[in-house]
Amino acid sequence: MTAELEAVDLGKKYRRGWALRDCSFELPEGRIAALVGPNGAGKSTLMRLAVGLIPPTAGHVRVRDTVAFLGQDKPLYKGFTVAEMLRAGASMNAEWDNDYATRLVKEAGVPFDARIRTLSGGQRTRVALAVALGRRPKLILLDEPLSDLDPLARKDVMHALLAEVADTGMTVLLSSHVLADLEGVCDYLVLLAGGRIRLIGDVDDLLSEHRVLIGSKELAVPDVSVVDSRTTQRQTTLLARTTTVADGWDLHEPTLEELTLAYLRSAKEAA
Ligand SMILES: Nc1ncnc2c1ncn2[C@@H]1O[C@H](COP(=O)(O)OP(=O)(O)OP(=O)(O)O)[C@@H](O)[C@H]1O
Repeated sequence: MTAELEAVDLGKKYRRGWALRDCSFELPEGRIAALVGPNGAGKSTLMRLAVGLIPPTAGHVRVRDTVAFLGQDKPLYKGFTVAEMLRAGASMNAEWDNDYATRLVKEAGVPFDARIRTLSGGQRTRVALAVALGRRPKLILLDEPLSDLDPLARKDVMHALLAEVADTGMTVLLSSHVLADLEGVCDYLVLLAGGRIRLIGDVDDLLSEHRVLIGSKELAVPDVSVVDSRTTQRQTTLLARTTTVADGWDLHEPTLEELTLAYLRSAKEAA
């Protein structure tokens, strides 16, 4: 496996304490990885460390090739037109594929003579994405880029991104609080909570290694590795790292959302 991004014992300490701690992982090339975690988990810190915007307090992080970063506050000049923004992208980046960036804007249906400040949130995201991708990065880190978009615009941007990944083999690390955005899109999962990695791996492998077990609340909890347990008046729902059938329990493979929520809940309870 070739790693596009590698973190070794990576840590970042701010005045209030550690934002990220003992973080070691590799992001395999060509993956679309979801970076999930509650507010303050350390997601932005991890991305900012990876692109060198902030220095680590401990360990190191290395990206193998060219990397682009797109955060919530899109790096666009509001007084520029879209065409001027693309020219600015060209002048700021030695490696710039103008035909490609222009095509991405055209596909988004954004007029080249429109000023950035007059664009909708979705159009701005598409222009920011075109500027970020115009550098032809091998890795792109997207820190909640869809957070100000309506559901349709989110789908549009996600599809545009997926098409680029399919065409170019680019690696993506995408953080989002909207788990539905990630389902069916991401094939790798990095789950952070309290500044530490709680779960990481290939999504299909992780899903197939876990089961949701639903049974009467009178049933004894089976002897499996339970990640999260919830009981209502009538029934108990467990998410466990197991594939074993347990007597009296209905079981199914979790969705990415069920898996993620269970790990987030268990990290919250352990905190
Ligand atoms: N510049 C800073 N100075 C001091 N503390 C910071 C700074 N940036 C982040 N932190 C703290 O580090 C921790 C991790 O923050 P970070 O922004 O990385 O989390 P996040 O997972 O991206 O959160 P969110 O989902 O809310 O965007 C938080 O406790 C935050 O308050």
